[in-house]
Amino acid sequence: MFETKEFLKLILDTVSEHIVVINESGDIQYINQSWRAFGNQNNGSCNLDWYSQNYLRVCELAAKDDEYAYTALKGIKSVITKQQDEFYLEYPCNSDTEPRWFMMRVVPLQIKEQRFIVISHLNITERILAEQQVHKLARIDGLTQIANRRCLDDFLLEEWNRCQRLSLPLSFAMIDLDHFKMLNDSAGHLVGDECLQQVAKLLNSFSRRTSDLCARFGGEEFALVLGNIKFDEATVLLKRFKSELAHLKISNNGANAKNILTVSIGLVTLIPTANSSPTKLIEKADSLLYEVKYSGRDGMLAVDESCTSDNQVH
Ligand SMILES: Nc1nc2c(ncn2[C@@H]2O[C@H](COP(=O)(O)OP(=O)(O)OP(=O)(O)O)[C@@H](O)[C@H]2O)c(=O)[nH]1
Repeated sequence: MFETKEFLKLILDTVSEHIVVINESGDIQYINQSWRAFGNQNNGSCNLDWYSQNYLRVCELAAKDDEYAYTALKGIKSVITKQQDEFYLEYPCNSDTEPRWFMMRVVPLQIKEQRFIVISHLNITERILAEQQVHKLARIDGLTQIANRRCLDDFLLEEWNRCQRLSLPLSFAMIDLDHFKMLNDSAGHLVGDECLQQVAKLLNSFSRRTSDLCARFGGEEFALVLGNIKFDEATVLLKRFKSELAHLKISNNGANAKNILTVSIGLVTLIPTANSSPTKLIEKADSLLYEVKYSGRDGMLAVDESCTSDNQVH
């Protein structure tokens, strides 16, 4: 019994991979139960006569407007022509209601004189969703839920390259809370945490376009990247942030006459060139920020390096 065709067929019907076996011309020779069930689900109730189908032709049709289908087709052909021993592809295949991913594996099967190709598709959605979640968590600051330093570095580099290519201005602001230690010491770290969340939420509302990013640089320091924005506009935007923060009246006893939380800002606008770098841009904004700190805090020093004449705003 164990050697019967029927027995082996029943086993193949228990596996969750959708399996199809084709000959070297692409004619379907065998499908398992998972393949049939998936096909029925995705093609409505039509009882496709799979055994009259040519799998390569099905792929060719799909490849006309789907780059994954095109890659799959090339992969299958490369195994048929023995250019590759095996072929793997991970590809999205969303249903009407949810995102889905599959892994396709193509391997040859030699039975006596005849050569077949076994193609299996395995649903890997759970793994991909978990990977995406890990990727997202690795780029988000846990406390404030805005971008973290790693995400900022990647984004700034991308935006730097884009602006350099298109000769567009790029603005970078470094924002540091004033006397934050005082707030922590007097109100406690939990209140300090809430305050960081409030500032992050407000600053994040100023990052509206895909070329903008608000990030936690570290500790009580934040950064704002504004791609393709002129110096004057960036200055107005950060002044508005400062004034909206003042309206929140976050208490910081002893920090200043009004006993409210303030920030110091260093802002630089430039058109990226090969002579500079994102790191130098951050350093420049940081040094401006520290000038503000030394001259009394609660201010902004902004420098326009996008035009030849040096333009400073306090
Ligand atoms: N509650 C809280 N505090 C933090 C966090 N990260 C950094 N801090 C605090 O931020 C404070 C930073 O202190 P300092 O570097 O002396 O800066 P400052 O008191 O803001 O003074 P200036 O920057 O000179 O105005 C320290 O008390 C840190 O403990 C955080 O995630 N939560």
